[in-house]
Amino acid sequence: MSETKTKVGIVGATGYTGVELLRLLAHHPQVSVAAITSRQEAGKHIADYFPSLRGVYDLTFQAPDDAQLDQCDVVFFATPNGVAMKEAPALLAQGIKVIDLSADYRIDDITTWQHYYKMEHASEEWVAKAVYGLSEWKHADIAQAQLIANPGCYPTCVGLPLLALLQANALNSSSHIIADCKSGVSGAGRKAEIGTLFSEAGDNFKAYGVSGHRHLPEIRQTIAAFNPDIAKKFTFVPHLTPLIRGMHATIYVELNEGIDALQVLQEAYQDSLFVDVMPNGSLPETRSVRGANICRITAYRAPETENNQWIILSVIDNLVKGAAGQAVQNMNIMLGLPENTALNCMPLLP
Ligand SMILES: NC(=O)C1=CN([C@@H]2O[C@H](COP(=O)(O)OP(=O)(O)OC[C@H]3O[C@@H](n4cnc5c(N)ncnc54)[C@H](OP(=O)(O)O)[C@@H]3O)[C@@H](O)[C@H]2O)C=CC1
Ligand SMILES: CC(=O)N[C@@H](CCC(=O)OP(=O)(O)O)C(=O)O
Repeated sequence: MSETKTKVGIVGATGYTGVELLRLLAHHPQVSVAAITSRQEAGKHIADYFPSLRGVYDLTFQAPDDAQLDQCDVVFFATPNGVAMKEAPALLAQGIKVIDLSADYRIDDITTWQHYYKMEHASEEWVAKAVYGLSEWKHADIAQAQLIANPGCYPTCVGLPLLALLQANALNSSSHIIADCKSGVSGAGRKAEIGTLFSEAGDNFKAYGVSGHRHLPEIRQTIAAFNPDIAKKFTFVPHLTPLIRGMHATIYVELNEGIDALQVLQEAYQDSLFVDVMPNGSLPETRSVRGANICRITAYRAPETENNQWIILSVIDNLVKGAAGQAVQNMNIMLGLPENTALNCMPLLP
């Protein structure tokens, strides 16, 4: 039966999101991983690099130019920003489906993208054709897409609850949205950086990107699709926490009188496979989603406030629903497969 399987390539398979794709796709009955790339580990067998995958795959890392990615049906780019915009167009021209986990195709406005990413864009023509793959909100577009711009982790964690409120027209027009977010260090990737060393990030807590994080324009763009005025009144501050995986967003919003945020969220996601709206009084915690393609959300009416002020809590695993899991979910939608294929793994506790 293997000849009928979809052949998948992963560019950047030694990174954190790359190995997470490998972990998830190992359980995918309709997919065969055919090519994995790494420039630094080219020639090394996967089992020698990732003992966690011993006996699961018989594959060797190849340099991207040698990997025959053009023989694949779907190629994931799990590479730093700036790689897919140069390498994906040649594959797209051959009809291959591409899912880019980086930010290269996420921002419609090229000037804004170039400002935040500090490089020239190399394939602007594909930005217009890419579908922003926030799976729960773009299902029909994703199903028709050839190129998916997989959302960033913060934009997923913040966007899922906010879009439900925006769709319901729940936000007060004078509301200023504040998203106070925390990420584990794997969000920064596997590359060596002093800030993510154990002795720097462990037993420490700090904000970063306060003067303008790359995900600010991405979240603004998501909000603006529903309400351009509210998009201008949005503040986002990320923080680095000494977690390996996990992301937590605390979002402050003012809603129109009489609107119950929890009810809006429950209605929006009542049929969702991967967004769990928890009951009144719950506290979503990062370990309740660790390793799983789930976003857990709840909402509290802010105590002792005169206006209809709400506090929304949202958690994801940055590597799963925030990256590789959502990418596999998008691939399933593109291929017309059940959306949860290979994505039913439970969170890991403790
Ligand atoms: N980590 C996270 O939580 C999230 C990450 N993302 C995005 O996903 C992408 C991957 O992130 P992550 O896995 O954390 O990154 P890592 O730094 O962990 O891995 C990057 C991978 O890309 C390869 N690579 C680096 N440069 C190039 C290049 N020029 N050409 C081809 N391959 C290259 C690396 O291998 P080698 O150098 O050997 O080629 C490595 O396998 C990034 O764009 C990131 O912003 C999105 C959401 C969440
Ligand atoms: C902790 C940490 O450093 N997190 C990363 C998360 C960004 C990410 O991975 O998203 P992109 O795909 O948009 O690059 C950061 O803030 O840059």
